[in-house]
Amino acid sequence: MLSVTGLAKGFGGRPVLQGLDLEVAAGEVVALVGPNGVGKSTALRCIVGADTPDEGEVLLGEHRLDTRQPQTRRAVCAVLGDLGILPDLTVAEHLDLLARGHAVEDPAAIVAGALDEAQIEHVCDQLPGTLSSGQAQRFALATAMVRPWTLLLADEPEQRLDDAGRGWLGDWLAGHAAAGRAVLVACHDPEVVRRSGARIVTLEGDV
Ligand SMILES: Nc1ncnc2c1ncn2[C@@H]1O[C@H](COP(=O)(O)OP(=O)(O)OP(=O)(O)O)[C@@H](O)[C@H]1O
Repeated sequence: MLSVTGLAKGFGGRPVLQGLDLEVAAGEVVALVGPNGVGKSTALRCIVGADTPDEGEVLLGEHRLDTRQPQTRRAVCAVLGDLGILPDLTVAEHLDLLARGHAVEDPAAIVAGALDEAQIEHVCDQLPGTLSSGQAQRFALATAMVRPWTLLLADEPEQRLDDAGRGWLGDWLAGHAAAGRAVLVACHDPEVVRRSGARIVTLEGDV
């Protein structure tokens, strides 16, 4: 489903990614692991087009992954920790907006299900800026529950989750893979990696 070839990216003349090759098939979770600063987030950002690679090719199926295309935006869900939050919309209103933007059937039911699954029902009328850090992370994950996708990219989705939350996260990722979707996740938590059944890709380089 996702095919990355020769991805290279540097900052200020300092190379970070130097020819990364990566495949993520439908039905699998791939975990990008490696030390702080090795380039996991940079790889995800370049793949999804949030950053421009210096070299390399990113294919979604047979075509270049291009988030200017509506069908690509529908297929690819990125949870990269840079949620574009509208400060005066509540958690529930954000999710509702997202569901409607993706023209899902019965958005109210989808949003209710996501609030329940992410366990943020009790804070659904709060503004995002008032959430605890773990609740904010659950809210970020809930954005992936109210819209269709076939490829999920998530940058350290385990961050700030409690033990139970990290266990749930691993199972949730595994469930999507079992349903035939593809997941690429940068992750520092071995337990999440294990529970998600991820294939591990280790990034190595100068950090
Ligand atoms: N916009 C930028 N300008 C300059 N350097 C950058 C920029 N973005 C990332 N870097 C550098 O690129 C390197 C890779 O960063 P990146 O965030 O991809 O690492 P990471 O593997 O995700 O790390 P972590 O595990 O800490 O999240 C780091 O040395 C970082 O400082």
